[in-house]
Amino acid sequence: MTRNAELFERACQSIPGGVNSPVRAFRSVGGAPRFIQRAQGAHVWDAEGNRYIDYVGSWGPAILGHAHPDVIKAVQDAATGGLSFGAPTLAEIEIAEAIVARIPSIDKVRLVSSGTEATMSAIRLARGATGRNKIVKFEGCYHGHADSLLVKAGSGMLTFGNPTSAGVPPEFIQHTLVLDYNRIDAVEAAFAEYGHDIACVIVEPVAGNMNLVKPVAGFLEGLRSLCSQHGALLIFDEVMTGFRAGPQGVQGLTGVTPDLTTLAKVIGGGMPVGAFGGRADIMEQIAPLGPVYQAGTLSGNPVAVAAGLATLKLLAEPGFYDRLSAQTRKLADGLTERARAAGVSMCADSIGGMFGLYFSDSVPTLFDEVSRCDVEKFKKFFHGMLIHGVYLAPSAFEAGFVSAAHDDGVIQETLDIAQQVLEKI
Ligand SMILES: Cc1ncc(COP(=O)(O)O)c(C=O)c1O
Ligand SMILES: N[C@H](C=O)CCC(=O)O
Repeated sequence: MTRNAELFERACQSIPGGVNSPVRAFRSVGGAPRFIQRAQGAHVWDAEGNRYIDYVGSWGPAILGHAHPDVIKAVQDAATGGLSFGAPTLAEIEIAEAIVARIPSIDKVRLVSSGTEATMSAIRLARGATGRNKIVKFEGCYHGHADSLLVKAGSGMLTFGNPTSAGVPPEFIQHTLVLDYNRIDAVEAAFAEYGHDIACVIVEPVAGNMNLVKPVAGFLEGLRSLCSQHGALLIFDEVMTGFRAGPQGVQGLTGVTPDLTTLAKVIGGGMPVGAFGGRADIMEQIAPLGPVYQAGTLSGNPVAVAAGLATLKLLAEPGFYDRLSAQTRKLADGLTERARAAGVSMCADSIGGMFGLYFSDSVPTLFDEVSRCDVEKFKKFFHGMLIHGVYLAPSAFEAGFVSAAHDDGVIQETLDIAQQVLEKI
C-alpha cells in the first residue's frame, strides 16, 4: 500500500470519508487522495515526496503561487503580535479600504471567515433590506453550504450527483427559486410571477462550480435590469472570481455593477477570510447600525488579514493580471490544440487566472451542456496527468487555477505531459 493510501485509510477511521471537504476524497475519479506535505510556487509535494504541478491552488486562493515569501513574512510578523483579539485592528481598516477602492460595487464591507459565511450573510441582508422572502439562484452555481442555497448546487454536490442536500427541511428552501444559468427568459418569467417577493438574485457572474461557464452576452445585464425594475437586489458571488478573473472581479470586466458582492479565497491569501459588501445604504442595515444581525468571533482575524493584505498589495503591481491571463490562456489554448492533434473531443477556455477543461467538442454555456461532457474520459485524463506529475481538480465539474508562479517552463511541461496522456486515451 502506498503512503497516500495508508494515510487515507487512517484518515477514514476518524474523519468522515477521510477528508474535511468532500471533493478532496477523489471519490468521483477513484484512487487515494494525495496527502500534501508542502507546497512552493507552482508545485505541491505529497506524503511520498512526489512533486506535482498544481492547478488546484487551494481552490483559488494561491494566486501568487504557494508560500510567497512576502505573504509568509506578513503572517509570521502578525502571529508574533498575537493570534486573535476579538477587537478591531488597523489591518482590518486597511484591507477594507483596499477592497472598497478596487471593487466597483463596494462602498462598505464586512469581513467574515469563509465564502459560505459571506453568501449566507449577504442573503440575510438582502431579505432584511427588502422585507421580501424569495431568492433566485441558478442550477450548477455553488454558493457555499448555507441551507437555503443547497438546492441544485454545483461543485461537490454536482460531482457526487446529490445536488440538493439531505438535512435541509423543505420549509428552508421553499423560498429558493432555481433557474437555468444563461437563460434570461427564465428569470423574466420568475419575476413576472414572483417579482413582488423576490429579495435577491445571487449568481456566480462567471460560474466556476460546474466547470467554468461564462455568462452569454446580455445575461448579467438582463439580471441587473430585472432586479432594478422589480426592487430586488443583485448579488454577485465573486468568492471565486474576485481578484481572480481580473483586478476588479467580473464586475470590472463586464461593467455590470451588483448591489452586493461576496468575496473570499484570494482576499485571504490562503488564510480563512471572506467578505460581503455593497452599497452603503444596504450595508448600513447590518448590526450594530441596523436590524440585520451578523457576527463572528474570528472575523477580521489579524493573521488571516495580514496574509490577505500582503496578497492584495502584490496583485496591484502593474501588469499582474495581463501576465496571469496570458499564461492561463496559453495553457487553455495549448490543451485544446493538443487534444485536437490527438483526435480527442476536448477543449478548454479561460478568464483571468481561471480555466475550464471540457470533454466535449465545444465550450458549454448551459448547465445541460456541461452535464453532457464525457466524465469517463475526464477520469482517464485526470489519472494520466496525476501519474505524470500534474495535479488537476479531482472532478469534471470544477474550474482550474493558474498562479503567477506558473511560468512558461511550467506551462510547457504541462502541455508536453497532456500530449502524451491525450494520445493514449
Ligand atoms: C462561488 C463560491 N461561493 C461560495 C463558496 C463557499 O466558500 P467557502 O468554501 O470558503 O465556504 C465557494 C467555494 O467553496 C465558491 O466557489
Ligand atoms: N468548488 C469548491 C470551491 O470553490 C471546492 C472547494 C471544496 O468544496 O472543498
